[in-house]
Amino acid sequence: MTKRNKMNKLTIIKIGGNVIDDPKSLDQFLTDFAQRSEPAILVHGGGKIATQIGNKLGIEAKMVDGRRITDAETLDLVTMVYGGLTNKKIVAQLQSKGFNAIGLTGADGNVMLAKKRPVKQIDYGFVGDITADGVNIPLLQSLLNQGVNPVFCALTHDGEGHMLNTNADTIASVLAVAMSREFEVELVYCFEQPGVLSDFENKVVIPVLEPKNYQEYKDSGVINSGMIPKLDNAFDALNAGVKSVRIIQFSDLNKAETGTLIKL
Ligand SMILES: Nc1ncnc2c1ncn2[C@@H]1O[C@H](COP(=O)(O)OP(=O)(O)O)[C@@H](O)[C@H]1O
Ligand SMILES: CC(=O)N[C@@H](CCC(=O)OP(=O)(O)O)C(=O)O
Repeated sequence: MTKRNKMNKLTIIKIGGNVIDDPKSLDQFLTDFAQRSEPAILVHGGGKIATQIGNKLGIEAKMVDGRRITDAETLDLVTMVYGGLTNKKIVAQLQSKGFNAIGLTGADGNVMLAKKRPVKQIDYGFVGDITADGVNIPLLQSLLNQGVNPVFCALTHDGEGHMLNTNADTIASVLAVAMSREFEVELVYCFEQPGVLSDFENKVVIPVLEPKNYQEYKDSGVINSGMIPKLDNAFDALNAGVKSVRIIQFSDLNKAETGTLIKL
């Protein structure tokens, strides 16, 4: 058993729903992930799959600012899809590649305690807000020390018997901040595009994104939709002590210098 200290490196990798929705892309990504030698925590989304399965069951998806309005029926749906189907399939595939992983919701081992989002202009329902103080760092350290790599889905809990739905980009960012207390953390967001793009049609990648040009790209509409909360999470992580944040294509996981480096 190796003891880790603050100088040890940890990578937190988030994989988005558009990739895990495609079995070939997911398999390619997990093969690359399983080949890494440094300790890592994987966080997966699955919003697209929850929407598709919800449609079959007559549960319509309602999104506001990239967040799912989660009523009781939708909470059951996402608990089944994220915590069951998606998480267990990913863990089983990693095991088949000789990579020991353990699937976790925030309730398992009290690993991520959240607060139900207060109702303001919008009632998001059973959506959980999280901070680094709600992360069970010793449990994660002990799993990593045993060579067991945690795989998080987009579920947290409130400590009072309820699961909560929490955006997977936010889970990755908050985990990265929490684990920065003990490790030198690199946060990597993997998705289906080659990076943050300045020209979507021609796939022109922005190699380095700083707050000033982020604001300009947002104002001009070049950066929009799901990329805005992702980048807000990325800047939040850097501001709270995470060593580096990159946004890359899922197939570039083990390649250096690809995608977009986020800088303060
Ligand atoms: N400038 C941009 N560069 C790349 N993607 C962008 C940009 N602006 C908006 N997007 C969109 O943001 C999406 C990523 O956000 P999201 O769907 O939430 O990702 P994920 O499923 O990985 O969490 C991309 O699929 C893309 O359609
Ligand atoms: C509260 C909230 O919006 N939760 C997200 C969690 C899944 C997710 O984040 O999936 P992607 O990373 O694939 O988008 C949702 O239910 O869509």
